[in-house]
Amino acid sequence: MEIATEELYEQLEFRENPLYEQIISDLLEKQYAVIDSFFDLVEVEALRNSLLQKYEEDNFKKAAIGNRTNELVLKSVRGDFILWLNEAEAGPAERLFFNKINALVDYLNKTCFLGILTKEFHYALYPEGTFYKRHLDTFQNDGRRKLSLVCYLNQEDWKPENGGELVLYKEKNGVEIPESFFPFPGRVVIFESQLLEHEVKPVRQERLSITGWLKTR
Ligand SMILES: O=C(O)CCC(=O)C(=O)O
Ligand SMILES: [Fe+2]
Repeated sequence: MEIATEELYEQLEFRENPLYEQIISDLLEKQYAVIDSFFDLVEVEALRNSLLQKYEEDNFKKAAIGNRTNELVLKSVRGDFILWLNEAEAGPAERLFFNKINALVDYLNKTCFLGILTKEFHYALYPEGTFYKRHLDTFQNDGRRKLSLVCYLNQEDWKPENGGELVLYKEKNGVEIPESFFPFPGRVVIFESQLLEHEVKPVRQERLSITGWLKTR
């Protein structure tokens, strides 16, 4: 049987991806998606080592509240240290990270008309005893943030007793339903930046991650 050339091209151009489809349907249904093992443990280790090396080299800065016009460091709100990633200067670990993220973004743009044009990501390190109080990621008057994305880079033996869970405050029919997720390595949580308030509970052991935003411009 002959396949029309046009049809063949379409098949080559676009391949349905079950993992991405699951993410999309979860986002539509629940405003968030949790993917365990989005990154495998080898990838997590490479990213963790890169994070720790840059942290030891003193490249991180105390995270601030608000955007550039409204900079204010408030220890009572968040206690993490961050380092923004520059895709153009990515090392091998970060290259691998961006390749995976870009594949997802391409798929979202092809299938969901989300119009993601830019992205921003930073490493984050929460020292023992720190947290990030309940907030909305667009409170920093950044309405361009569409999707928030957090990737956890902790050790394989991360235990619930270590705390540091991400709590998403979902609202259903006027009732608030908090949902907690532990920062297990390789796990990625994606959620609607403009809809879901969330917080990071106090950590009892250093907590490592990459956080970022997919933006409309
Ligand atoms: O690390 C997390 O689980 C969430 C971090 C967060 O909410 C943020 O950086 O805005
Ligand atoms: Fe946040």
